Amino acid sequence: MAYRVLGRAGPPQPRRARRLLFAFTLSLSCTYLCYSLLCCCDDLGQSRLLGAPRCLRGPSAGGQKLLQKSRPCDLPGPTPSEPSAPSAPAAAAPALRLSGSNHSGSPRLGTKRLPQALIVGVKKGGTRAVLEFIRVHPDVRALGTEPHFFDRNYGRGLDWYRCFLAFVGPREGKVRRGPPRGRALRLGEVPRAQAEGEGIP
Ligand SMILES: Nc1ncnc2c1ncn2[C@@H]1O[C@H](COP(=O)(O)OS(=O)(=O)O)[C@@H](OP(=O)(O)O)[C@H]1O
Repeated sequence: MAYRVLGRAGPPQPRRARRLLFAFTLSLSCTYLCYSLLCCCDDLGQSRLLGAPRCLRGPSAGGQKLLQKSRPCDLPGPTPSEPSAPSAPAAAAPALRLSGSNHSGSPRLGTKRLPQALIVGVKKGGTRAVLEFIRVHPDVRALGTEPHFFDRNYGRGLDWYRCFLAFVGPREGKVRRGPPRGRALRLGEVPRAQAEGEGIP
């Protein structure tokens, strides 16, 4: 009797465990399938159909270190191993004047425009909070990560930078959060350039 009771209690446990394992594997597979389909659709919608280079998105590309090492687009230009940018203030004005002449993507779905606003602030100055407040607005498109374009990746050019930016419609602006352009601000070069109509955002 005792054997029968034990015998009946024993075998169902592995079976139940197998069922649970099977259900878990199945749900994991379904989740992965949905995720893959969604990502695929997103890529098709934003890059391939538009003929734009495929971009690595900041956080999903493995964080900022990877972001700085990787080339976000398949574009001609310096590779990550090449020496880094010339100093931003010296080269900023001529490069930024190109902003209107090099749009990629389809006007129907929006274009990748350079930022219309930059949030500048010292480290721990609360720039993330400012960004989060501003991006609540439905017409604002903002990067979630910092591309460090002006201080570390300037030599990679505007196309590299633009690749990280979202497609925006004609009415939408977008805000990028990044480190302060400390040297430029200390020397007063940015206000002077703006006053002289250099077009620095
Ligand atoms: N409104 C307001 N008042 C006071 N303090 C504030 C405010 N908003 C953000 N914070 C604090 O700012 C810190 C984050 O700053 P940043 O977003 O510039 O961070 S970072 O430098 O890019 O890492 C971060 O500080 P720590 O928590 O000490 O890291 C935030 O708590």
